[in-house]
Amino acid sequence: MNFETWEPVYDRVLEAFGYGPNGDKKARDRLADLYLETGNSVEETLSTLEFAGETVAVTGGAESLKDDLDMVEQASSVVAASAAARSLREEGFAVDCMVTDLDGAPETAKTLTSNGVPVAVHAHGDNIPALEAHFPDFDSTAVIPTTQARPTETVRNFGGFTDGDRAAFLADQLGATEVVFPGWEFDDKTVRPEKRQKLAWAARLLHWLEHRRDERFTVLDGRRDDIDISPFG
Ligand SMILES: Nc1ncnc2c1ncn2[C@@H]1O[C@H](COP(=O)(O)OP(=O)(O)OP(=O)(O)O)[C@@H](O)[C@H]1O
Ligand SMILES: Nc1nc2c(c(=O)[nH]1)N=C(CO)CN2
Repeated sequence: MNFETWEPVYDRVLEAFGYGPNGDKKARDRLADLYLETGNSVEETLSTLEFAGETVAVTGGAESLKDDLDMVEQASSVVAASAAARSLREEGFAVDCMVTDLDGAPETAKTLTSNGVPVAVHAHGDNIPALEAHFPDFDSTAVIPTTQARPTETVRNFGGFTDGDRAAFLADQLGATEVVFPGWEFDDKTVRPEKRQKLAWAARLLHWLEHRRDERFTVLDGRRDDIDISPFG
């Protein structure tokens, strides 16, 4: 996704959550500095991931993941959002890519990078300390730095906001033919209000993505009538 397409949607996310844009830019630049010191090529890391012709399971962090493992088993590749990467590995499943803002399971991100599995590490206005604490532990040859603000040469923006929907935008960018969603529960009563609001945005962004792809994500069945993506173009 090019930034010009993402930017008007991003502006609405910033407004909805009361985030200022400067925090995200500062985090992006901090991640860029950390990454540049390594001399790695993000293009090279991205070139190891290719989902053309594949069904990609984008796994979410809901408890229901353990009931959806058949979906994971049947998928050609797995892009795991944050803690879902740890849960899947505990269940004996391999993960092809992890997408995280390092809020959960940083030790899994470290293990995956050391095994050469790409981890899309996201910078945003509220995670600079987490970036500084964990990035040095990673094998940076497997790191894909991401931002929700304007991208730079090294810090990419594939679209999306929460770890899970960003994982879906990444799968889309890398050519996935079909995307399925094990471990997603938008109406999860166990989550706090801010997370509920984030999940509502994740649903909105996924509806926008399916519309752009001319696909229908089953995980959104029964909720499309309540989601307005008309302002997104
Ligand atoms: N019921 C759910 N609870 C948590 N995450 C869910 C749920 N349903 C779907 N997801 C997706 O799974 C992703 C990973 O879940 P996890 O609990 O690890 O979240 P997180 O690290 O708090 O994510 P984020 O930082 O994006 O809010 C979320 O970003 C979200 O997109
Ligand atoms: N500025 C900012 N950006 C985010 C945040 C957040 O808490 N602050 N959380 C996210 C996913 O949880 C994604 N992006």
